[in-house]
Amino acid sequence: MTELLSEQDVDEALRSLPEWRRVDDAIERRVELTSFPEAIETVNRVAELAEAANHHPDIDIRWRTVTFRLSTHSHGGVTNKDIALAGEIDGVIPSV
Ligand SMILES: C[C@H](O)[C@H](O)[C@H]1CNC2=NC(N)=NC(=O)C2=N1
Repeated sequence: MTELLSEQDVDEALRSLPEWRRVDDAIERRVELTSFPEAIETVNRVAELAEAANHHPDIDIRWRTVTFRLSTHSHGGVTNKDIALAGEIDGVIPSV
């Protein structure tokens, strides 16, 4: 059963996701890539993960800067689905 997480729960979960931060009713990670093509490749990798999870981030792409924003739309806030996908996204971000 997917449950809405409290702000405290989110902050606790983010201790293991140091690249992410709570923003309003979502969690966000901003990534600086080395080029626009690399940004698009990264977004495509995330798209595969999202599709497999049936859970999709909002994605903002500005040249080499990509922001992933996760919340569970059906719950109006952050759930463990967002926390889990954030961890998967970390796994496909190129290390600088
Ligand atoms: C029917 C389908 O399972 C839902 O629309 C999924 C699709 N992807 C989703 N992604 C996100 N971020 N939140 C959702 O509530 C959600 N729901």
